[in-house]
Amino acid sequence: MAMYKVLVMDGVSEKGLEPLRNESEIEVIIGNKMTEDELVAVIGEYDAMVVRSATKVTPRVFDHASRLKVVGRAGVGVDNIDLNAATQHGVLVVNAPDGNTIAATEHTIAMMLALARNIPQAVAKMKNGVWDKKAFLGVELRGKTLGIIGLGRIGSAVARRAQALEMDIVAYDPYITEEKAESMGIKLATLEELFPVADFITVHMPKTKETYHMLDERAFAMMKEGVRVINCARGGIIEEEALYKYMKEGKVAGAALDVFEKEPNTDSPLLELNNFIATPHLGASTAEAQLNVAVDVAEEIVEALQGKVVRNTVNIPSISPEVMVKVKPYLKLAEKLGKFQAQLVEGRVTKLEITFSGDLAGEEVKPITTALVKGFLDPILQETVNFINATLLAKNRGISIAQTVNGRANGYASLITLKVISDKGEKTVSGTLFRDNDPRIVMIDGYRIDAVPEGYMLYVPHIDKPRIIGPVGMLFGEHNINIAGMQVGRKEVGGKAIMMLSVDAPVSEETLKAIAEIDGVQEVKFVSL
Ligand SMILES: NC(=O)c1ccc[n+]([C@@H]2O[C@H](COP(=O)([O-])OP(=O)(O)OC[C@H]3O[C@@H](n4cnc5c(N)ncnc54)[C@H](O)[C@@H]3O)[C@@H](O)[C@H]2O)c1
Ligand SMILES: O=C(O)[C@H](O)COP(=O)(O)O
Repeated sequence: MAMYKVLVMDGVSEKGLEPLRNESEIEVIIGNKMTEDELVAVIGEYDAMVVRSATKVTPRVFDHASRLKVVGRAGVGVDNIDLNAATQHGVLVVNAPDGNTIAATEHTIAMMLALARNIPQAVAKMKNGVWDKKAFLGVELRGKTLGIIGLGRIGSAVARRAQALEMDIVAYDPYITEEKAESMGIKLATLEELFPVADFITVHMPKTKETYHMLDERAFAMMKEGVRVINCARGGIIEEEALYKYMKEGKVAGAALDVFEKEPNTDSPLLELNNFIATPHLGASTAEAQLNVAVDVAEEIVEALQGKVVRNTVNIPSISPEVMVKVKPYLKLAEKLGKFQAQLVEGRVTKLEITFSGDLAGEEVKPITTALVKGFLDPILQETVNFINATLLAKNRGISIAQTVNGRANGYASLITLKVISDKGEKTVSGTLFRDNDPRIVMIDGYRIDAVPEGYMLYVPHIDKPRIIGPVGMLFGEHNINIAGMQVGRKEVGGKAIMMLSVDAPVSEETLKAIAEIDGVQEVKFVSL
């Protein structure tokens, strides 16, 4: 009797599924193309799922995936999988980042050669019965400068091949070191240096907030006359409207896209242009690559379901399902605590001190720390913060992270405490789970409270005296904001106290200022969780 059901979508190589089929406790079900509603209707039956880029694994899908433990991406890009929702539901996401590198690299080189020699256009004419030798004067690659943006697995493999074609390489990648680039014989440049000198530009980064429309109007304006551009990475890195404009006016001599912002895509205006060539997201479509990625991801799913340490985890540091079951309920609490503190603290933050107490003291708490750091950085940074880059981003910003465990939990079954230290002081907030999965903030700077970390909240430290709570309530009434909950904590009568309010709508600067002016109120902070 199979214990686990695995849904395989998007035409993943059948031969590559052998590692799954070899396990008697695993049943493999091949799914046909489904709408989100259709997937939502069936996903509750499955323990694991394998996808390529076509199936969108949305927050709604995760909401209905009560048994799902792991999603495997047979390929690299995971932008079709909502990683936040996966993590919040404690679902591991794994990918197969190495298996299709060569396929995507060779496709890029093929696109560059096809662009240089007009091969697709010449083939199309011949098939239409025209022998047109004059129309297709090409250019050579030797001696030309190739601008590579993103020097990871594919970018660096493209560089090696372009060097063999005697091209000069100029590359931009803010996340690799000069030494690494030098070891490939490449000098790193800024985008402002790369755009004006490159004869060909190829992009090889993931699609992120930073890379979205990186090649926009401004970028094209900086490029060399007659530049040719290639995107075999992700649709959206090149702004298609800007590309169209610069191709139409002749500055861009040719473009090759394997990927589009909207896919599938057969009605892009770019397709009307003679010097534009395209393939329907074929970068990874070789027999070898498809077998490689399917085998990798199938093996990873077996590892995940059998509770082993898994390779290539995308959203959570490699962690066994047994540990996951224990830490999963705390991930949401930790993220909220981090987010809450980021909005309370003042000054330049230098350190996050995280203490795990009670039942958590004996557990593998690293994923919880990561969730907390991610939550803390989310409101502060423009860029995408995820479980992979959170700790690194903190380090890059000079924020050190200390993690300690402590058996005593102040009467709670378990407690997570985050002390944030900045150049203006420190603030300590603790949270716990009620009834195992109900997050609460239970302590702020030593004041006991009981607040649900959700929606819009106000933190109001004040002097414990009459005529504070009433005027605050009146003010909200006057501004037509409903108070959903209120908590007050104090240490001694007449001393300092804190008030936590939950409100149903965002609070304007004007209202916050009016609260701050109430006699006895020391500070007001609005927090959105
Ligand atoms: N067309 C296809 O079928 C196909 C096939 C495989 C991979 N891909 C895509 O190709 C891309 C690259 O894949 P990979 O395996 O080389 O990934 P990788 O993670 O090895 O490399 C990505 C590189 O991009 C760099 N980068 C990140 N943000 C950047 C930024 N803002 N500016 C410049 N560089 C930045 C990273 O530092 C890294 O070196 C991904 O988007 C992947 O999804 C497409
Ligand atoms: O990110 C990837 O691995 C490639 O874009 C391949 O996508 P595909 O598996 O849908 O062809």
